[in-house]
Amino acid sequence: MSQGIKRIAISTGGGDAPGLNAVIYAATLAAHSRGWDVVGIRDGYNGLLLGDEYPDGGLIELTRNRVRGIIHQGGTILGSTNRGNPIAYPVQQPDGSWAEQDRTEELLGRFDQHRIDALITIGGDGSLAIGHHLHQAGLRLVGVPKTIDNDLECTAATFGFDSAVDFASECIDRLFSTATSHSRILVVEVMGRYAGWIALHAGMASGVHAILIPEIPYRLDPVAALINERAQRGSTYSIVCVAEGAKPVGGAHTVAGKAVGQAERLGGVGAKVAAELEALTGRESRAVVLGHLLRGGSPSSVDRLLGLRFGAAAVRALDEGHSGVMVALNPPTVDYVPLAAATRQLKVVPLDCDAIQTARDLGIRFGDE
Ligand SMILES: Nc1ncnc2c1ncn2[C@@H]1O[C@H](COP(=O)(O)OP(=O)(O)OP(=O)(O)O)[C@@H](O)[C@H]1O
Ligand SMILES: O=P(O)(O)OC[C@H]1O[C@](O)(CO)[C@@H](O)[C@@H]1O
Ligand SMILES: [Mg+2]
Repeated sequence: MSQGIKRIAISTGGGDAPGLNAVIYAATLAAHSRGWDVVGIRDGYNGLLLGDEYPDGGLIELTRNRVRGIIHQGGTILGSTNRGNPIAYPVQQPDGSWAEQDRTEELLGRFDQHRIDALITIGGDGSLAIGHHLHQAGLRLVGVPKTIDNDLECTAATFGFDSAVDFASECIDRLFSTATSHSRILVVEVMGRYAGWIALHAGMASGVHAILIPEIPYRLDPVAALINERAQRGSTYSIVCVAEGAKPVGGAHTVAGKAVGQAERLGGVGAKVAAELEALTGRESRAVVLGHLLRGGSPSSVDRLLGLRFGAAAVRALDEGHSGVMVALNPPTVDYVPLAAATRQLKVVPLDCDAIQTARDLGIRFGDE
């Protein structure tokens, strides 16, 4: 069964995540073993839409030599983008303003022009929603779930999350020693968009005292009360882990910026929380933003293995005639789910989950007490 496939393309979209190169490696080798050629599209779909702008061409032939030794490398050898979504492409108007334009037909034409029979699109909710749209418009395609945010439905895990949590925990461990030495409150802001997975897991793993996540709008009085109680007991430092999407009761998440054709950028809530806790407790506070450090660097072995399994499964899915599906971890196996289901809504932290209950049992505050 090769479904008439001779040549496939791979694209990586959205924010990079540790493990992307493992997917590219496995998908390339699994495709070669079926006699298929593989090309990588540079920077999302830009290599196809803006091919002339690349001195070496917008497509990269993915030979065995090209993918050798990349499993452990961070980032993506293809490049990625979270700007210029092809179905809402920003185009400047004669009056200088920006409007969004649908470039689907043009993009599909480029796939034909380059004799690409099918696409493996590796991305988060945004890239996979684009993938779903392209599939509906006629492109043969399989999605692979990637994101450090862990906010994709229908899969037990996305690669990138484990590496991000690991590194965030390591950073928070370091903050403990400086917070203790200076008797300070340290507020650490982590990525995650509208879901609190990274803050919850990294915060718990490193034993912080309060965790603020978008799923539980916060008030700071109970957090300040805990900090004061701790100080009375002789623990004159406290660590608070804040998800970038956290919001106060009755308020909104903190937006760092929004431009046409781009998702809004979150950031800044950590500094606000630190200032308010300083005012409420009279104790010196500092805010640290871990930001893109969580996306960089080498993938954990968990993410490498997940990436390899997803990459090979995506090729098997195409070989078996599937299209419009996402490969998904369904322990102990990897299976396929419709892209429509996977992109219907974000996977946020369920309030009754075991991790939240455990954190509450440990005395960690969420700001809703
Ligand atoms: N190939 C692409 N070309 C242009 N924009 C893209 C592409 N893929 C995704 N985007 C845009 O990037 C944003 C995020 O994409 P996605 O949800 O797939 O990634 P993510 O892993 O959640 O990372 P992030 O949150 O960094 O942006 C979305 O707004 C999406 O429209
Ligand atoms: O690379 P950018 O545009 O700053 O995107 C940041 C966003 O991407 C992510 O790192 C991954 O989705 C989010 O956690 C974060 O909000
Ligand atoms: Mg996303």
